[in-house]
Amino acid sequence: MSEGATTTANGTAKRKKSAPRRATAETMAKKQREISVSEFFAKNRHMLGFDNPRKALLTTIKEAVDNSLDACEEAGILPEIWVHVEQTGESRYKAAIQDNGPGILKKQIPLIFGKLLYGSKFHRLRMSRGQQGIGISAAGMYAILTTGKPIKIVSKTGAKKPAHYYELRIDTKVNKPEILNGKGDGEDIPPGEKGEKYIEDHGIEWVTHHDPEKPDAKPKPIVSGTRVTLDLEAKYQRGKGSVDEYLEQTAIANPHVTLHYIDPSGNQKTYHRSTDVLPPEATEIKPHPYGVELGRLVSMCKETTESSLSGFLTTSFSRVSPSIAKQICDKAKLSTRMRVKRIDRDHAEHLYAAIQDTKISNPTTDCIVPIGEEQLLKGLHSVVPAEFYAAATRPPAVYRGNPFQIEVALAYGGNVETQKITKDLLKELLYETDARTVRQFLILTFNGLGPDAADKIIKQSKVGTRKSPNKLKPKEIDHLFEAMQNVNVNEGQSMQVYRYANRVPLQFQHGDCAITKTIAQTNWRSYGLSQSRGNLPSGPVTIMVHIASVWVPFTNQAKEAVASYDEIQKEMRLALQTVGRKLGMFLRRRMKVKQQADRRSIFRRYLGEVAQAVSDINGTDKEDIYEKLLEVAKKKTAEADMVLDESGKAVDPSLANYGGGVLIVDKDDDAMLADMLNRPTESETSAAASDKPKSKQTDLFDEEDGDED
Ligand SMILES: Nc1ncnc2c1ncn2[C@@H]1O[C@H](COP(=O)(O)OP(=O)(O)OP(=O)(O)O)[C@@H](O)[C@H]1O
Repeated sequence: MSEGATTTANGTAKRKKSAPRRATAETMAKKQREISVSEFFAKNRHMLGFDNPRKALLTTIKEAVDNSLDACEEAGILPEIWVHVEQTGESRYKAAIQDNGPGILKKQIPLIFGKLLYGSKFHRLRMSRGQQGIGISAAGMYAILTTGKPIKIVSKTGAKKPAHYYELRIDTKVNKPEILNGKGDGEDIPPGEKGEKYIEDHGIEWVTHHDPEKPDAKPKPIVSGTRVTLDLEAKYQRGKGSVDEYLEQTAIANPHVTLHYIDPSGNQKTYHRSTDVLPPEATEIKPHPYGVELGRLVSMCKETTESSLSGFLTTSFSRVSPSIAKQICDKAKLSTRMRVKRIDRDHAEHLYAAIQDTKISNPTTDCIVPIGEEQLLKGLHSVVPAEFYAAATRPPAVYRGNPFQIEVALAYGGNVETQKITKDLLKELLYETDARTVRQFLILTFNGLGPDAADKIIKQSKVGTRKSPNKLKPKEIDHLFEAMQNVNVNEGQSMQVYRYANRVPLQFQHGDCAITKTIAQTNWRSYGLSQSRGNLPSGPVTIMVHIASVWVPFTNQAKEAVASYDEIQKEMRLALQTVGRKLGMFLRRRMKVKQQADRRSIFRRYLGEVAQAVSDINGTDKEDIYEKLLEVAKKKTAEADMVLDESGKAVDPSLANYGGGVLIVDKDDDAMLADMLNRPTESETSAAASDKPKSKQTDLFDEEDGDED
């Protein structure tokens, strides 16, 4: 009950005459006003991926790199991107991203970088990384809010054209750009050498030349592109969810990009493109009638320039021919010639129901461009060292009228991340981490390392579980490093999941994402992996799932997780099952090869004795018997000789056929085969040798070596 009120006998509240009302409609009206979109997102920055300084750095770079890739692909240019992250203060960083894309027109620059919800991709149905028109301006707004420094942009649209240089800030009250340099007009930089001098004199950052592809080649000048530089409050930290991880994963899914990266310690890394072929251009489509909701249908009727209903239906939607339009109109009991402007809510409702009731073919699918099985295998192989790779690209499907396509690639085997790092890097990671305990550090830093594996490492290293990672003594770091190299964590390792949407890696909100959920719901036990119900399977497996669509249904504006539409999850499940079956086949074969090799080594061990005994009983030639018995043993254990070619097929195709989309890699040239064939140990070999009739010993060894290789 509010202050200034009393209670009557029947319990109802009665206001005291003297007490003033706390608020009236009039006083409230004085405070009611429009909220600008930038004010809203400045308060709700977490919705856009700026919830903490570490994520803010990643989101900023991600937004700029995604834009660069989109712009280059749209312009048909093979992308080359430069990313430079510099530490400028204890919690301040400068992030610069430059591309060799088409550049941006002068008058567009302030709007693109200084106004939220301004872009070229929102109103079209075409596969691209960006879709909402908020990404880079939100990064700029975050930067200005946290450091007060303007966003700097250089953009150039051609060799002979001037470049434009802007220093901007966003006026969040009105969601408008404010230009700070060139007396509010930006600066024009002339082309050629004059421009290069201007850039140098004014301290403007701009990479002027491509890196030479060959050591003695002359570097070529960059004729067009865009560079954006932002000063922001941030935290740089390697490991899961880091800038480094994002760039590496971007390189996997975009084999046509060359990416130069300088990290805050000055380390330079270049991911060179592995193909000179750009992905095919995705075409733009009109909305499919099944995907349009009633409210949208009403506004489309208002916006159209067509006069007849039939004309509106055929020009506004994909897959609606005049005859389909007639069927829809007939079912809605409306004339095909009815004027669209006369369509009211009732008409629209009938029209909407008629659309759902009419058979309309699925949208065309040339609007989506999958990565493709071959590129997926190449990409994963280049970054994840493993023994077995499988990939599957599903045919396109449709959710809410939007075409989409699912792809999955899987890598099995290889070293875990804990074994891939150097001691110096471990020291740096321990120093950088926020984790409170070593256990937490291990789980948070190394992808796929589960709590069980972390416990095993800690146990072996004898570093206490509650020890703070920043406080480890040099000796303890040595022990931890040693344990990380030696402990077999394959079993305690959980599947490492790489999620992608339109070739962009998704790094946060794993649990909320349809990709993670579908993987956990898939029964991996039937493919030879261990898995507890509803969890990700364990083992040395990396899986990559890609959804390509004209409109990816993200769960939030930060584009971190894919929403769980039934149609999408079904396609994911089918793709996961395809690679799962191939993995199952590989693991079963491997097991069989191993079993047969075990049997053969047992046979070998006793063949000499058996041959001798038979010869003693019936007087036949013991060498002859040994030869024959060996022949039989080899036949019976033929699978131990199975050799797989690099596409994963058995050299004798009757033994294994994975049906394509598979890559099998020899570990250290032939160490994997040695593993698979379970080459007899030295003691087994010498035991077998001593059992053989002496005169045949050398020949037999030669022959066996030949067999096993
Ligand atoms: N490096 C660039 N080169 C050319 N055009 C660019 C570049 N960066 C941005 N743009 C243009 O600016 C627009 C706005 O970019 P922004 O990142 O704000 O949104 P978006 O990419 O359209 O969508 P999203 O918010 O989903 O990222 C883009 O649609 C594109 O037209």
